[in-house]
Amino acid sequence: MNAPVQTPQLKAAKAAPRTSFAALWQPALWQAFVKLDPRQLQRAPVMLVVELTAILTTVLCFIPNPAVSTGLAVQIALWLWFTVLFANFAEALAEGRGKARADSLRAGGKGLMARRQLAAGEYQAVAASQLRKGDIVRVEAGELIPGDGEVIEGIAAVNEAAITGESAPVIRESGGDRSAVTGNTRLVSDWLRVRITANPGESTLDRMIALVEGAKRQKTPNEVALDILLIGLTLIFLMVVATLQPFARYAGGELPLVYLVALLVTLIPTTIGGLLSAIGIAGMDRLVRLNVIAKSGRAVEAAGDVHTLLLDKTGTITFGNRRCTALYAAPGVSARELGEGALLASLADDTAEGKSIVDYLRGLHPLAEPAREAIDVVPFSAETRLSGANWNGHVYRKGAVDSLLMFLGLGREQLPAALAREVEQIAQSGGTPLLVAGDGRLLGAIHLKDVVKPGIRERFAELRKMGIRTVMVTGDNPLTAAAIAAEAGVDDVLAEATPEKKLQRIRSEQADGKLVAMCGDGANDAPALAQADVGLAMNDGTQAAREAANLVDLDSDPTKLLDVVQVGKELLVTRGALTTFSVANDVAKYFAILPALFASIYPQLGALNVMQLHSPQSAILSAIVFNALIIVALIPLALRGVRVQAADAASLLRRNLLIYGLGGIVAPFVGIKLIDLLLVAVGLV
Ligand SMILES: Nc1ncnc2c1ncn2[C@@H]1O[C@H](COP(=O)(O)OP(=O)(O)OP(=O)(O)O)[C@@H](O)[C@H]1O
Ligand SMILES: [K+]
Ligand SMILES: [Mg+2]
Repeated sequence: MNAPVQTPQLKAAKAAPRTSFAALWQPALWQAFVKLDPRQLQRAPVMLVVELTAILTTVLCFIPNPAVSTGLAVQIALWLWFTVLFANFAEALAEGRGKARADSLRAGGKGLMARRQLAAGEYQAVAASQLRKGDIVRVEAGELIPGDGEVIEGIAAVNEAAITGESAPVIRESGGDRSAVTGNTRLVSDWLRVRITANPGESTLDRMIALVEGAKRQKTPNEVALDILLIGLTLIFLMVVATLQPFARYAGGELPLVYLVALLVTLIPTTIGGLLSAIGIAGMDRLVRLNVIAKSGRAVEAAGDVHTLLLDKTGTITFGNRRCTALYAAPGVSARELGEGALLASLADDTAEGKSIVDYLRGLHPLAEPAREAIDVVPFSAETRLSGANWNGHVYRKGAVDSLLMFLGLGREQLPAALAREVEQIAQSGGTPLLVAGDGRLLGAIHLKDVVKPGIRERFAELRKMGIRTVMVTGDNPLTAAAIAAEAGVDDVLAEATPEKKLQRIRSEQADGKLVAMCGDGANDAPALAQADVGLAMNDGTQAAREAANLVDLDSDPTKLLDVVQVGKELLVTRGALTTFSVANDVAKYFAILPALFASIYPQLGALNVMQLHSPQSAILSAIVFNALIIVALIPLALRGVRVQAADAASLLRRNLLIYGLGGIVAPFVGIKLIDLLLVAVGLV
C-alpha cells in the first residue's frame, strides 16, 4: 500500500462530479408526487400525519361552514399538500444525486463475461452475474475483472478508474497485503487467477449501487430514536390542539375544525420530520463522493462520535514499503554468510519486507539462488513476528529482535554488544530492525527503512482539536514505535502488538463507553476491524479485512478515516441543528399564533398579541405558509450539511444550540409577520 496523503484539493478534483441542480430538479419534482403514496410516506411518520390532515382539509373544503370561507379553506388545504410535497422533493433531490452515479455503475457491469475454471483445469465462458463465491476465474490483460475476489496466482497492473475514478494503475498480486481485486476494474497487463469472494448481489459494485440509491436505505438506530421522539411530540401537540376547543367553547366561541387541523400541522415537528431522510441520504452521498463504501449508515454515525482512533504504523502512518537499506553482521560472521542467510530466509517471503531484502542483496552482488520450489517456506505471521525457510536441511529465520532471540533460546542480554548498538540505532532512527539466524546461530541484523507520510502530523493535530485521541498500534519494537510516534505526533503508542493485543485495546476502550475507529489492511487486522465501532479497510488490502470492516476506502488511503469522521460529524451536527431549529420553531409558533387565534374570543389576550397579526384567518394561513416554506428554505442546508470546524463535541453543541435554537425561536415571529403583511397586501385574506 503506497497511498499518498491527499490534500483536500486533490480529493475534490478526483471526486465524482456532482450532478447539477438543473438536471436534478425536474425528476425530483415528479418523484415528489410519486412519494405521496402513503405506503412510501409511512417511513416519515410526521409527514404521513400531514398528508392525513391535507386529505381531511380537502374534504372539509366541500362541506360548507359559515365560520370559514371556502377560499380560505382551499388555500389551507393547498398549503398542507405543499408541505408534504416540499418534504418529498427534498428527499427526491437527495436521492437523485446518487441515482446518476448508480446508473453509470450498473451500466458498467452489464454484459460482463468471465472465464471460469472447470474441475479439469479448463476454462469455460460464463456471464459474470453467474459467478459464485469460491469460483476460480482467469483474467487476461485488457479484460475486466468479473467480480470481487482474491488473487491466487499472478501479478498484474489493474486500472480501477471505474470504481475509484483514479486512472493510475495499481499492482495486484497473490500473497501479501495487495491481493484483493474489485469487480469491474480492468487488467492492463499480464494475467491473474482470481478466487471469487462475493455471490451475485453482494459485490462492491452492488453495495455502491444500493448505497447511492437512498430508497432502500435502512434507518440507523439514531434515526429510529429520533422518529420516536418526533412521534411523541406529534401526540403531545395533538392533545394540545384537541383541548383548545373546550377553552373556546367555555368563552362562547368556536374554533373551526380547519383551523385546528392547520394549527396542529404548524405545531408538530414537520421541518425535521420532512428533512430527516434527506439529511441521511445526503450524508451517505458525501461519503460515496469520497470514494468510501459504507455497509451501514450506523458506521458513519459512529464515526461522527468517535473518541479513539487506532492506526496501524506501517502503511498508515508511514508509506509502508519498508525497504532494506543495510545489513550488519554479528561478530565472527562474514558478510557473505549473513547475506546468504538473509537471502534464504527471504527468497520465498512474499511480504514487501521480504521482497525488498532480496532486491537489496541481488543489488549488492550476484548470489547463487536455489529454486523457489526447493525451499520449504515458513511464511511471516504477525503472531510469531518471524519468517524464513527450511532448505536442504538448513533452518533460516528472520524476524523482530525479541522474537528471533526467543526462537534461538537467547536472552536480550546475550545479544552481542556491537549488534545491540546497531539495533538500537536503527530503532531510534524510526527504522525496523530484524535479526537473521541460520541453523541456530545469530548471523546479524537488517535495517528496514520506512518514511512517515508528509502532512500526517497536521491531520492528527486537527483530530486532537476535535477531541479525538490517536493511538498508533504496531507490531514493531517500542523504540522504533516511539521514534515514529514522536515524528507523527500521535497521542499514544501500543508497540509489539499482536492481533490479540489490538483487539484487547479496542475492547478496553469500548468498555469505558468510548467509540473506537480502526483502520487496517492486513488479514491480521481483520479481528480488530470487526470489533471496532468504525472499521475502515483498504480496498487494495486483503479480502479478510474488507469483509470484517464496515467501511471500505476505494482509494486505499488510510488517512481517509479523518474525512469519514468529518462526514459523520457533519451528519450528526446537521441532524441535531435542524432538530433543534424545528422544535424551537414549533414551540415559538404556539405563542405567535395562539393570541391572534383567540383574540376575538378572549380580548384580554390582546396584551400577548405582540405580533398584531391582521386577523385569526390571516394568522392561521400565514403560519401554515411559513411552515411549508421553511422546509424549502432549509433544503440546501440539509443536503449540503452544516460545516463543522475542528472543535470538540461540547463547544460544537453550545454553538449550534445558540444559532439554531435562538434562530428557531425568532424565525417564526419575523416570518409569520412578513407573510401576514404580504397576504393582506395582495388581498388573499
Ligand atoms: N516479512 C517479515 N519477516 C520477518 N519479520 C517481519 C516481517 N515483516 C515484519 N516483521 C517483523 O514483525 C513485526 C510485526 O509486523 P506486522 O506487519 O505484523 O506489524 P503490524 O502489527 O502490522 O504493525 P505495523 O505494520 O505497524 O508494524 C515487525 O515490526 C517486524 O519486526
Ligand atoms: K411544524
Ligand atoms: Mg502491517
